[in-house]
Amino acid sequence: MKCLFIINPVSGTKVIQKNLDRIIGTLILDTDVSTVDIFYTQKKNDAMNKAASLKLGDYDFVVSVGGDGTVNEVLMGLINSKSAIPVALIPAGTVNDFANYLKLPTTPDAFAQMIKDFKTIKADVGQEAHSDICFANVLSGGMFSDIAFQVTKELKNTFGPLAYYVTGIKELPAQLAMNLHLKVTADNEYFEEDASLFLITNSSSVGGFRDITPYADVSDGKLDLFIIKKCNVADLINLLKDYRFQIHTKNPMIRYTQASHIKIECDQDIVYDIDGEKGEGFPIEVNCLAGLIDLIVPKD
Ligand SMILES: Nc1ncnc2c1ncn2[C@@H]1O[C@H](COP(=O)(O)OP(=O)(O)OP(=O)(O)O)[C@@H](O)[C@H]1O
Repeated sequence: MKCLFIINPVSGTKVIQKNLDRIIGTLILDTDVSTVDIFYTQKKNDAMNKAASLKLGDYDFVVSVGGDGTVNEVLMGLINSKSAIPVALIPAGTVNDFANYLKLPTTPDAFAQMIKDFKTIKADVGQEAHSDICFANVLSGGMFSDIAFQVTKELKNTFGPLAYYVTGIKELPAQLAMNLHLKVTADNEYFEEDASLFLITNSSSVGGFRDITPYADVSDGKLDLFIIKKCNVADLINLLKDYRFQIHTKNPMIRYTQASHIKIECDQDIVYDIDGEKGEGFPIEVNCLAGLIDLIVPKD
């Protein structure tokens, strides 16, 4: 087998990148892989353009090495390439929500085993219709959603995921003041809600919060809409307590639904986050592009 590693050399704390020799060595020794080509990204969109240039038969599979931003670029590139080449992910970012959701291997041996088993699933991708920007994991708006844009690379490389929480807590009063009047159409359902935060997720892991949208499934042809209604500090603390016991979806501050098409209208002018990219302007209209990616996942 022949594979291509697309590597973001500066993602996360760079620990994984330093161990790539072992990962590739184990792959060559323990599996049918005989050729490993390597492409290092140098800037934004390199991973996407490289993946987009591939044709059916160029490789048996592609490996994305990086954080959620790199995963997003590789998946988008592969979709544009129409090459149908399967993709495996090696989580090397700060948070790695998508990889955590998929419970991907973290050791060279386990990664090689996953390639030997070569189990693939047809994974969905979300796409914002006005900008055409896709997301593997999440589109989020409101409270805490612009924190990612305030956290510097240096802070992330030094503190890892903590960088997000430290910045988030510092900003808490301003974040809690946020009140978005949302007009939502989710497939055939329409409702209005005053909200502090909304998430449209493909996987169940967002911002390091595992199972925040516990019913999300990357291959169900649906996206999960999770809204935290306009809340105060006490509401937020209660919600976090409920989250610890995984009963947060029953909290009255939450509105949760699943749909393949979600439209959100809002009069406020806010920046929202699409897998780490900045999105701007309402309405947001998101479609679930069902089963577009062949994703290599662990057998069990
Ligand atoms: N060689 C490079 N130097 C600087 N930036 C790069 C390079 N290659 C890619 N990038 C940028 O890094 C972004 C993706 O970073 P990625 O999400 O993979 O890592 P991270 O930010 O460390 O992780 P996380 O998203 O989990 O915080 C890309 O979208 C691109 O803009």
